This record gives sequence, structure tokens and C-alpha cells, in this order.
Amino acid sequence: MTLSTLELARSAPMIPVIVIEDPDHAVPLATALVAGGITTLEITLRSDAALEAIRRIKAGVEGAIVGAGTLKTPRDVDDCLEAGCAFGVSPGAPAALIERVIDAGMPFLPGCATPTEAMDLADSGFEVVKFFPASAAGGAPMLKALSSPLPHIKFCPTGGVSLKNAKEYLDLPNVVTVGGSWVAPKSMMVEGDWAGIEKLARETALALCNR
Ligand SMILES: O=C(O)C(=O)C[C@H](O)[C@H](O)COP(=O)(O)O
Repeated sequence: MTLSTLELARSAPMIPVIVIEDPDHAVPLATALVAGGITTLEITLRSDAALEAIRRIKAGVEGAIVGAGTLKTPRDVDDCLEAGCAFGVSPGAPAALIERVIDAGMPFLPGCATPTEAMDLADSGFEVVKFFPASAAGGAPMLKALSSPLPHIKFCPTGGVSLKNAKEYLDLPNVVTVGGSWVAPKSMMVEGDWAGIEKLARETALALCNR
């Protein structure tokens, strides 16, 4: 079954933004996150290992909904669909990328940082958009200001979001979920501290699930 972007976003307390450098980290990392209650995972295409990591998680981790982040080109869309991604995310919304995403019917979170960008994406049919870089582009006050004139546009703020400030965003009527890298820190992955990552995921899921 293919879930829409809005369904995917609504079902996730948060979406971890993950950079996997070593494909051998993919399965233990995803297993730890899913065990802790974080099941919708964004593996960014910022490393050479990303597509292999996505394939391994898809094949080996029950309960994970695996998507890709940092999509920049139409080719990225094709690569991600071939690897079996359930959704894609981008920091922006260049025209060629958006055209390919719409053509392919891929559930997608395009990035925006201004009212006009958000309105253009909503006009193109995107039900929920990524607000990036959230803290640098105005944070929760910016999204609160947008909610009155543009209540139909839903956001996933990402960039500078942490367990400390996630609720401030999630309490807004136009925020469906948040993205952030805090549950999969590089240092813990390098050490193979999967139990620590599971604990972080559990703390996060428990803190954000009653929103
Ligand atoms: O890779 C992408 O596609 C991005 O858009 C960037 C990420 O969303 C941020 O790097 C996450 O930011 P932090 O949670 O502050 O670490």
C-alpha cells in the first residue's frame, strides 16, 4: 500500500534525518529506531552508502518505512524509487526535481522557506511541505504567522529542531510532524551504540506521541 505524504507525516512523531556513511550501520540503526518507536526514516543522499543503506533497511527491518532525503535532481528520484523508497524529501524545490516527482507520483516533501514558495508548492498539489532551515528561517513564530492566512498549507519544520523545541512546533495547527537529526548522532553510530540510539528514540517517541 502506498501512503500519501500527509498520511506518512501524520503517522510519524518525528522524522529522523539520517546520514549513513557505512552500509553496515543501516540495519542495526533502523532496528534500534523502530524498537524505540521511530518508524518513518529519512536516509539522506549525502553519502555514497545511502542507496545501499535504503535497500538493506527495506529488505531487513520489519516495521520501518524508509524514505530518502536531500533529493536534488530527477535522477535522484529515479534512484530512490529503484531502491524502494516510500517517500522523498528535499531541502528545496527546483523545477526539474518537482516535475519528475509529480510524474512519478512519489510521496514527497519539498522544501521551502517563504510564503510564496509554500503557496507555489501547495498550488502544485503538495499537501505538506518541509520548512527548511526552520530555525534560521524564522522558527515557530514564522509558521504561526503563516497559519492564519494559509491554513491549508501543512509543514514539517526541519533544521535546528531538537527534543527541546519540537513541541513548540508541534503545538501549531499547521505543523504535522518535525524532522531532525538528534536521534541518530554520528558519534553514537560510529561507536555502534545501538542501545543508546534506541533509548534516544524511545524518549523522543514518548515525549512527542501525545501531541
Ligand atoms: O539533508 C537534507 O535534505 C536537509 O534538508 C538538511 C537536514 O534537514 C538538516 O540538516 C537537519 O538539520 P538538523 O536536525 O538541525 O541537523
